[in-house]
Amino acid sequence: MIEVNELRKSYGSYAAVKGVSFEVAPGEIFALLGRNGAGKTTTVEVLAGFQRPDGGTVRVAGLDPWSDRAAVRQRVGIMLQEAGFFPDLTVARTVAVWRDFTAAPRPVGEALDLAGLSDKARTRVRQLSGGEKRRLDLALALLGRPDVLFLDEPTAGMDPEARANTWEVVSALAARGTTILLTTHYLEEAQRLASSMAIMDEGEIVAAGGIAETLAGRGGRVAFRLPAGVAADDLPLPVTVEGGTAVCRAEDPDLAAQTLLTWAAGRGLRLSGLEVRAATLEDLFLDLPRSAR
Ligand SMILES: Nc1ncnc2c1ncn2[C@@H]1O[C@H](COP(=O)(O)OP(=O)(O)OP(=O)(O)O)[C@@H](O)[C@H]1O
Repeated sequence: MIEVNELRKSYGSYAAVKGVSFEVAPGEIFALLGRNGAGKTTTVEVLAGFQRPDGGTVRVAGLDPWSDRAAVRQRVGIMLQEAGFFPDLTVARTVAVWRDFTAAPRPVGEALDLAGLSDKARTRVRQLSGGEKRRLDLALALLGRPDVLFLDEPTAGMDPEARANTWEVVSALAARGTTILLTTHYLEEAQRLASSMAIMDEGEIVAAGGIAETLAGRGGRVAFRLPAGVAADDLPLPVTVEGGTAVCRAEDPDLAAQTLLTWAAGRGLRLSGLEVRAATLEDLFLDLPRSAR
């Protein structure tokens, strides 16, 4: 549904995107990750037809977002970082105005319901919180029943409950076949929602692939408070110690935990605060060169 091949985009002499390639299959949720200024928004803006690429090819639903802009607009919903709303309009009126520019739009109530904004229908936009404004953005992005959704930091500024609701909406849309590309700084969000990802840094992809597959190959970790009088060297497995917490990285974290517990039991020691878990996207991120985080 989305194909990006050797995409390049510069602002004057500054190369913001330097030969990026990835694909997103229909109904897939794909996360574009990376620190500030990595080139994520620029990539999304090219995909949305707002920017013309300097090099490479980009296809959305088989169409060129720049030259087939009108056709692409009918198929995509876009939630960028800064939406321009009229502050004095109510939420419902804002959606109603937007409907006039949208082919075959959803009813106002349905769009508000999907975005979890029904109870704010009569509130003026200027009275919305930052997270509620993001939800209004989402309602507008969903108005045209898009096949492809571009979500640039969709849950920025949302409280945990609003964020969880948004995750549900996004997952449900994908389950019904909508293809979704999202950028986020919340690695937990990417891990919960997306099946594949690419991490960008300074305009290039530095890691990419299926999230489950990538993490499965990375083992996991066991963490616990180092018992008093025990040194890291006494333990049966190599650990790093930070602030009194020992962390053991292992291909099979369950087996490592067993080894450590057996060792501790044999000495009458407790491993308090024991935590055993598979690798997360955060671990993957922290393993990247410091410059790429
Ligand atoms: N219109 C512009 N003119 C000049 N430089 C720009 C412009 N837009 C973006 N840039 C620069 O291009 C680089 C990539 O920006 P981009 O917004 O794509 O990054 P990002 O990964 O989305 O960052 P963030 O996570 O902060 O949103 C940045 O260094 C930015 O300053």
